[in-house]
Amino acid sequence: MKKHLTLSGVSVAFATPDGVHTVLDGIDLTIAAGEWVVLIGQNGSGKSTLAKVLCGLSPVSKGLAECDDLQVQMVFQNPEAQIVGETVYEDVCFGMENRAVDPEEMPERARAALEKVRLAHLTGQSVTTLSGGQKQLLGIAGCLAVEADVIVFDECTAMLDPASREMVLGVAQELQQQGKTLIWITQWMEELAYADRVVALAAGRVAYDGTARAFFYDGVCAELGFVPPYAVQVAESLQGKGVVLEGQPLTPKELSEAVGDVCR
Ligand SMILES: Nc1ncnc2c1ncn2[C@@H]1O[C@H](COP(=O)(O)OP(=O)(O)OP(=O)(O)O)[C@@H](O)[C@H]1O
Repeated sequence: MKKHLTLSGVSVAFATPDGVHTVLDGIDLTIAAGEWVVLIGQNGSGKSTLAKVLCGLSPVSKGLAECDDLQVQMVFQNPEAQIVGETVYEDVCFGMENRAVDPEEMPERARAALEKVRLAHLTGQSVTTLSGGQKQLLGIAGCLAVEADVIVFDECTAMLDPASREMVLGVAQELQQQGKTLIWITQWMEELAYADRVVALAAGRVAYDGTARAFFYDGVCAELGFVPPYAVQVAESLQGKGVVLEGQPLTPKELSEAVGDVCR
């Protein structure tokens, strides 16, 4: 039977000098193993808090968070913050050491994890020599080495240049194809196109839960105060001028195909 991450009526509240601050307010959310869920929301809407709840890193004030024995790990926004080893190999072993993995198993697990994120050729290298994108890939390798089923990416492309973003997104796509569950927090609307499902948080609640296409083309995006990606803006502008495009394009490639079909 398929496993799930399930949040039932989850609330998280913090005591502050100004009183109780409710960050998550009765969240009901079920994520099936193998899904790629993008989590969006304005700054302070509770995305990281929700991610920490899913990873078991934040207690809940009310409700229940269940993970069906799924092992959930997180990759953080700042690649520097999550690197502890001096070499790529040492770093990827750190999580395994913390979980008391049999030392005899470690070299093979580290090799397999580094291979999956295309860093195997850098195994002995100092972590200081890695690019930002490679550091994020190393964070992902650490999750794989401890056999994470679910990887939460907390704005892990925010500090990366476009080429590194593409690299990390490419690896994430491969991981989903290999059966991993991805929870992808982002402010980049272009990245919604990769997901099976978009969950938007507003004022501590789920304000939208559905596909990226419906999010952009059914008016939800504007309602929640987000700016759609360029391809969607062009498609909507063309449609405003009476040019009807097939398929509600999300990416430049889909847009060019839809425009090509109209011109043919
Ligand atoms: N330990 C804490 N104590 C008090 N308030 C907290 C704590 N952790 C988070 N908060 C508050 O909860 C709110 C949501 O924070 P969170 O980091 O989950 O939001 P976010 O949507 O991830 O924001 P961003 O996009 O800026 O990263 C913020 O107002 C934050 O100040």
